[in-house]
Amino acid sequence: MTATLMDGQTLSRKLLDETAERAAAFERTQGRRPCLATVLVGDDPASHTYVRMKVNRCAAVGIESRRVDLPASVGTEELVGVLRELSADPAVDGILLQHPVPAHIDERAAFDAIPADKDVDGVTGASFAAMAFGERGFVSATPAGIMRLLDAYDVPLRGRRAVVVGRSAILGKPVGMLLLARDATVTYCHSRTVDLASHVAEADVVVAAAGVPELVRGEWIKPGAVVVDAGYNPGNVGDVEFAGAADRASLITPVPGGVGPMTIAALLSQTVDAAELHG
Ligand SMILES: Nc1nc2c(c(=O)[nH]1)N[C@@H](CN(C=O)c1ccc(C(=O)N[C@@H](CCC(=O)O)C(=O)O)cc1)CN2
Repeated sequence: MTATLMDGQTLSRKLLDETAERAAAFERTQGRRPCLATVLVGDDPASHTYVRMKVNRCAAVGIESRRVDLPASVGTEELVGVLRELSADPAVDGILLQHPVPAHIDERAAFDAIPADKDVDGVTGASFAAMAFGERGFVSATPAGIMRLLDAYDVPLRGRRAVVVGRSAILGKPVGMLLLARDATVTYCHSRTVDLASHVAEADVVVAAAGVPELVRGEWIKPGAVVVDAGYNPGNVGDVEFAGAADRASLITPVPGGVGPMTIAALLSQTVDAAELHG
């Protein structure tokens, strides 16, 4: 392996430490803790794990969490009602709706029931638009974590070719917009892309966010490229074939220990941002 690992575990600890200090300062001045409400629908074991991780990290940094678990049978209207109640509650600073929700629910309608000032996970259309226009707002948590990682490792972006593999609303699309805002030349690839290998081979920065285990083959990576693996597939397998890619890349994120921990750290940091706004 020739690549240097981009250590999201260590970097996330630093961000969590900073967040803990800010949460403590907030509590001293406001007499309450910042509060994150988590909303989880259904029984997906991975989603339960991620929400548990978020709730545990909240406790570790001094953020109160309010956990709402709903059965898979809940409908869009009922879910939107729960989100509206949390939105109206002045004790709640941030709201997280764990993705994915069961297929019968209109996930976009549910996300968009979260008001911009509580959208600490950056999933609403309003937050996306603010990000696209370079306005203030909360950024989708995984893309925010990825940008922090790239900056911590001084990855140059201006004029560089970035290939984003994946186009989901909370990951692929926003991370491409953030790279564009930093003057990278961005190409989005997806399931209908013809000859994915040739696109990846051109990239100075590859962000793999397709949700397909080891979709991006090591031999496609341009020597010296930076590889960010945002895949979170069962068994902690990323979207990049790690061993092959690490032999060609200059920098690469591991799975686990790369993007995942940064996602949660970014979410909690934005929760304290929201609390500071609310006072
Ligand atoms: N509303 C959201 N839903 C989802 C998001 C999101 O950002 N907002 N992202 C993913 C899942 N996710 C957080 O929700 C997430 C996935 C993985 C990790 C993580 O830290 N993984 C560890 C390994 C964990 C383990 O050992 O089991 C790692 O990569 O080191 C954090 C968050 C989908 N849904």
